[in-house]
Amino acid sequence: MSKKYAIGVDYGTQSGRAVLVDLADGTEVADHVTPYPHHVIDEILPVTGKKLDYDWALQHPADYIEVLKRSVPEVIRQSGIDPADVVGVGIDFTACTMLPVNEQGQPLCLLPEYSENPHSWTKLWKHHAAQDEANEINRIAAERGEKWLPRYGGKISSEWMMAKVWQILNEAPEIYEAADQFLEATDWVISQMTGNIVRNSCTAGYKAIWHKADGYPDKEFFKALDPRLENLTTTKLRGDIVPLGTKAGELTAEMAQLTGLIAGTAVAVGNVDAHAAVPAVGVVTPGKLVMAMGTSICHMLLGETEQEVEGMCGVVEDGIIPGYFGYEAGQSAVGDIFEWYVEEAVPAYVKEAAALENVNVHEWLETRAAAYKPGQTGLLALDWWNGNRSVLVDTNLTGLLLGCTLLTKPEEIYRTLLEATAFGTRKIVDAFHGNGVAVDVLYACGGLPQKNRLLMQIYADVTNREIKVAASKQTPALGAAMFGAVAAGADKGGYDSIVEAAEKMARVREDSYLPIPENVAIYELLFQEYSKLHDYFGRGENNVMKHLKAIKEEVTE
Ligand SMILES: Nc1ncnc2c1ncn2[C@@H]1O[C@H](COP(=O)(O)OP(=O)(O)O)[C@@H](O)[C@H]1O
Ligand SMILES: O=C(CO)[C@H](O)[C@H](O)COP(=O)(O)O
Repeated sequence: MSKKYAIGVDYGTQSGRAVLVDLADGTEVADHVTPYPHHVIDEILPVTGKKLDYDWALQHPADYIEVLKRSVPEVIRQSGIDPADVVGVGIDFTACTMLPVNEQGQPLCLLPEYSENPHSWTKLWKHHAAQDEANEINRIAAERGEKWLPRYGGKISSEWMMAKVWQILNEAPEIYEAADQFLEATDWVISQMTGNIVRNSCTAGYKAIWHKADGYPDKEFFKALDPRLENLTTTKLRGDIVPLGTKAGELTAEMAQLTGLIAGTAVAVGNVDAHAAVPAVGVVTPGKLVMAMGTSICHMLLGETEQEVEGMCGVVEDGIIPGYFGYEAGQSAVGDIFEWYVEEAVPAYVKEAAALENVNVHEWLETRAAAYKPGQTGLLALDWWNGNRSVLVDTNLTGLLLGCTLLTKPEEIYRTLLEATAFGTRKIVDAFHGNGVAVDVLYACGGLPQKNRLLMQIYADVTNREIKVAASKQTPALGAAMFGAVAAGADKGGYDSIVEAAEKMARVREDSYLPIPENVAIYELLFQEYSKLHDYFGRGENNVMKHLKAIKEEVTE
């Protein structure tokens, strides 16, 4: 029998990437990236040229199809394989990235009668303009004692489906009316590939307050938000919600022509980027925390039971791997903090020295920061440059650097920022571990583990846990391909379960990061100090960060 393959397509914030994977062992045979032609639309709406409000972030749905059109034929061409040997396709997406569609499943923004209204466009996950609606959802849910609220750590986010839908209703009721359904972009792309609209349990669970046993919050809750929302879940969010790995359908003839694949190829239901990465590093059982480390960190963990954990983003049964409760938490800025420092705050002499040595500024700082022992800088920082996503869930918190003297060096500050993000992860690890969801070992994927060894050693020392690193540089796309193989099934050359696919296809690097006992001991002391600052500034004892923000807003108006 000829070799069999699957294709995973990872839809990120700036671009989409296709990866063609050998099903026997997970080898990534070819990959190709298509930057979105319309980029992130966060300043000007293309059709009107009108300025968008602050905090808006939209995407163009045609860009998603462009990725299929350019990147899928390219991986087939590069690999030289017979398209008939691709048994399945899966995708993963940022989330909640959502759009309104008509009865035919067409995005309203592609129809001339609606395209001038920004609310007809795809709202990207980082569209943060529905914060007022999120605040109201949280207030009303808390008042009513909604039992689903603790499943989301006590607060739902402005990034999620209900806040975004309500913003559309409030600001553009005509678009709300015209929408036959609101879909996650991941489900919309699958509908374009297969002709079937099928909602997946991952985005429904984490981003749309859906629960396997209880379904969505009841109508009374939605009525309490706004009487016009009473029937939202049975009308514009209607439809069966199916587990990850389910076959959504088969590639249509039209899509086969566009992609160069064979009509009838199995297509898996949609998935989320961070969640797809979990089986791709071989994690299919509890106790192993997967960190997707880049500009931010998503922390993913499996558990046997549904536990309430302060500040987690959510717990969803079957939300990551069928048969387990999938937990998600996160830090809203990690690489972005290092980027801020490198771009905005290092002295010119550092940039010049790095250029002379032909290394980038991060690498220059890392080398020098690595020469310090834990505690030797005398510095401590709070990693809230972009607010706090878990455990405190407060976007109004800001960063803090403590302990500077006239002798403080840039590399010491850089090291302190790396440490601060590690302490942020330790808070999340402790929140899970202390609430009965074991965290025994860490797995890292994403860009940062490839870029900064010091950072990874600090994370191992601060958490006092081994860190295994993904062998793949395209971890979410590999995971999406694995779910594509599961959609195909073993009789077509794929796999019958994601556990089997992970056994054969997932890989981590041979070397791992082990905690160094003497570093662990010092970091334990520093973490106690971090925790005091964390609670003092983060739990209301000293609201100076919020006062500064309020004064800033007042004088800026
Ligand atoms: N050597 C480095 N050490 C630490 N951070 C780095 C280094 N090089 C780049 N970064 C940070 O990595 C982040 C990008 O990570 P990456 O995983 O590639 O992106 P994304 O999260 O968009 O997928 C940026 O925020 C950047 O500041
Ligand atoms: O909320 C998320 C996953 O639940 C992610 O933060 C979102 O999808 C964007 O991911 P990335 O930073 O990797 O583009």
